[in-house]
Amino acid sequence: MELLPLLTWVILAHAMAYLAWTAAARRRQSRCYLLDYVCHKPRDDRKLSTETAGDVIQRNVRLGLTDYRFLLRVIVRSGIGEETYAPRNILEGREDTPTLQDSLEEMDAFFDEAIAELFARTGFAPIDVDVLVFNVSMLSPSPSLSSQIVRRYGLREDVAAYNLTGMGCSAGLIALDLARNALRTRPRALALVVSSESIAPNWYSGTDKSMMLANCLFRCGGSAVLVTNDPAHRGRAKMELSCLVRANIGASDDAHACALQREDGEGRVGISLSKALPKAAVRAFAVNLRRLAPRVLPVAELARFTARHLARRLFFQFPQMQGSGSGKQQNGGDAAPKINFKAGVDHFCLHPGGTAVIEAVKQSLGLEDEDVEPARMTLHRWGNTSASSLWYVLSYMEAKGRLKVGDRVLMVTFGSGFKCNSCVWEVTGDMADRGAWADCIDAYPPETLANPYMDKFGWINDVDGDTLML
Ligand SMILES: CC(C)(COP(=O)(O)OP(=O)(O)OC[C@H]1O[C@@H](n2cnc3c(N)ncnc32)[C@H](O)[C@@H]1OP(=O)(O)O)[C@@H](O)C(=O)NCCC(=O)NCCSC(=O)CC(=O)O
Repeated sequence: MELLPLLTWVILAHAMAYLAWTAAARRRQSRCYLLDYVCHKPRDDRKLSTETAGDVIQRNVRLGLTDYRFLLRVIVRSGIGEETYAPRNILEGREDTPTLQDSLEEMDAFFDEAIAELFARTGFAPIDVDVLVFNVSMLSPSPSLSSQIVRRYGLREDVAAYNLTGMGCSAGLIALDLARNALRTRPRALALVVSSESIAPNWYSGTDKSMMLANCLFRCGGSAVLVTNDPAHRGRAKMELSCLVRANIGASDDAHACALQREDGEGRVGISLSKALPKAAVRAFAVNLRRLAPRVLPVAELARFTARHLARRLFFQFPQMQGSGSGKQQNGGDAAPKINFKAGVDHFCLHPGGTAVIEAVKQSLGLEDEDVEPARMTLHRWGNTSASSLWYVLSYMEAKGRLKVGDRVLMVTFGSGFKCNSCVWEVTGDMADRGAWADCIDAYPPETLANPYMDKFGWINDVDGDTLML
């Protein structure tokens, strides 16, 4: 062969090999394996019992009988049990006068216990961490809390540290998304993703109902998660991330306003949760699912759904085709066809934002009680711990021994904005840790989720008049 064509072939072959190698390396780097996670279990002396919660309410001199009745109704229906955790300043009667130190101590207790446990369990050392993403919505000190973690654990000088605030309960998956993207630019790297919420400085002591609601739902908690793109660790990973989808419908005024930090009429700051929140959650969920479904569902289910959807539109356009009323019933009446997510997902790890939020998602996905049991039990045991909640839900499934190799887990989170973020994991390894649920998982689900508030304070509803002297 002549030299020139030979050289051309060699160069072409070399270029092709290089391109194939780069593409394979890029694919490897875009993998995201969950090595392990820890959900924070605060000390027992931080449990917020019914009596203590009653004391907190009674010492608020602004509240009247109608406020007590409202709080009683909401806490009874909230789905929250007696074992959730509060920060020390509230337990010590200082919810109205929190100090910066109170806020930092709440975070420190979480950092000291959960992150240390994660390193101990996985065998990784703080100096192995290449990327740190920390998120907490309602606290933003300087230096940032991610810097506090760098200092507390002595992370490397070249660690890429990020600090997300103000992003609400769905920020747990935003933090994961950020970590995954940061890993893509680093071969064989390790990311620590830490999520929590700051309760200590955010107790609302006014009388606006939509702001009082937050006191009933939000409780202390936090999660620390280790992920990597290093294929060498695939064998020891618990799960591999299949896809992650984000949706933000904040351009709509009512969606933007449904979870909002604001001042009430008397200038007291709190988080206002509007009655429209569950509906906004369903809307954001629908937007999210439109992009998620094609990535996780089999073609047959997508084809079935599309056919039924088109048929329904056709029937609406040409009502004479519907025939008699019985024919309409045979076609499922006027109900919109539901996509069957169970065709591509085995477990539903839903944000336990509140009973109404869980119920709204259950209805819109056509799920069974069993599917939402992990979210309901998490709400009962831990309350709404904001961005870390979904890891408690996952931990419930794991502690119950429900997660088997090959299973697909859908995580769905909602948060102020209004945002719905979701992702799908595939279980790749052994998942048998009881984690934060270790001492109580056998008691779940309990026979009843009723909490003792009605037994203890139900007499309030029998009091005549509008005032009550305590
Ligand atoms: C609060 C509930 C437990 C109450 O349950 P019920 O079954 O009793 O429902 P209900 O609708 O009859 O409400 C009981 C009473 O509370 C009032 N009520 C209900 N929701 C209210 C709200 N948002 N603001 C003001 N009042 C409200 C009702 O008018 C009624 O009062 P009356 O009897 O006087 O008419 C439930 O509605 C719920 O779970 N809501 C969703 C909570 C939520 O928003 N979670 C998201 C947290 S934010 C989050 O997780 C993400 C983030 O922040 O980023």
